[in-house]
Amino acid sequence: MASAPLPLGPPPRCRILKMIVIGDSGVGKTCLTFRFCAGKFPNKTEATIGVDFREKTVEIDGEKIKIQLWDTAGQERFRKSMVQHYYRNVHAVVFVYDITNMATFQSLPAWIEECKQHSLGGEIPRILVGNKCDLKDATQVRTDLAQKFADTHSMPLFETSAKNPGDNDHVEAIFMTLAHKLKNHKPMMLSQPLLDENKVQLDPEPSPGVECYC
Ligand SMILES: Nc1nc2c(ncn2[C@@H]2O[C@H](COP(=O)(O)OP(=O)(O)OP(=O)(O)O)[C@@H](O)[C@H]2O)c(=O)[nH]1
Repeated sequence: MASAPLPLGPPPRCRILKMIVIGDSGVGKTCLTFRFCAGKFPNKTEATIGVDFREKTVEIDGEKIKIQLWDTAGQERFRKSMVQHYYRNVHAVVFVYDITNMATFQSLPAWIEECKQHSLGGEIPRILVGNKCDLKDATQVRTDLAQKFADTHSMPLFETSAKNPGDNDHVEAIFMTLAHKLKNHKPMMLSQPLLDENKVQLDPEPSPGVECYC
C-alpha cells in the first residue's frame, strides 16, 4: 500500500544570531569557535585569512536558533580581505585575549576602537574572553586586572580554555549564555538554507534578511 504523501509547505524557519570574534593573532579565536561548533579542540589550526565562519543550530526555549560565529583574522595583513559587510547585522562581539600573553590584553583597546569605527560600540552586547586558562602557570594577565578592564568597558569577563575547558567556564556555556541574553534583544535575521551543522566555510556572504528555512 502506498504511504500517505507528506504535507507540503515550508519547513519552519529559524533565526540567526551573528557573533563576531575579535582579538590578536594566536589568542585562540579559531579554537574557541571550533570548540563551540564542533565540540572539540582542533588538531591543527592555521592563521585565519579574512574571516572564517562557523555555525551551530541550538534550541532555546523551544525555538531553533542558528548561532553564527565569525572568526576574524588577528594578523593585520590577513585582515585586508575583511570587508565592511562582515560587520553588518552583528548581534554581539566577543573580544578574546590570551591570559598567557600580556600584549594580547594590551591590544584590546585598539580592537574595541576598531569595532566602534564599524558602529559596534557599547549599544550591542560585548563580552571579554580570556583564553588558554589550561596554562595557568604561565599566566601574565591576572583575573583582577582583566575584571577591572571588563568593568570599565561594561562587559562580562569569562576565563576559559578552548583546549581544556573543564576547569573554568565552559566555552559552550559562554556562547549559550550570550545567545539566551540576545534571544529577545534585537530582531534576528531569518536563516539561509541550512548548511550541515558544524560545517566550516570560508568567506561566505549571507544576505541578511533573506527568508529561508532550517
Ligand atoms: N594551551 C592552549 N592552546 C590554545 C588554546 N586555544 C588555542 N590554542 C593554541 O593557540 C594557537 C593559536 O590558536 P588559533 O585558534 O589559531 O588562534 P587565532 O586567534 O584564531 O589566530 P589568527 O587566526 O591568526 O587570528 C594554536 O597553536 C592553538 O593550538 C587553549 O585554550 N589552550
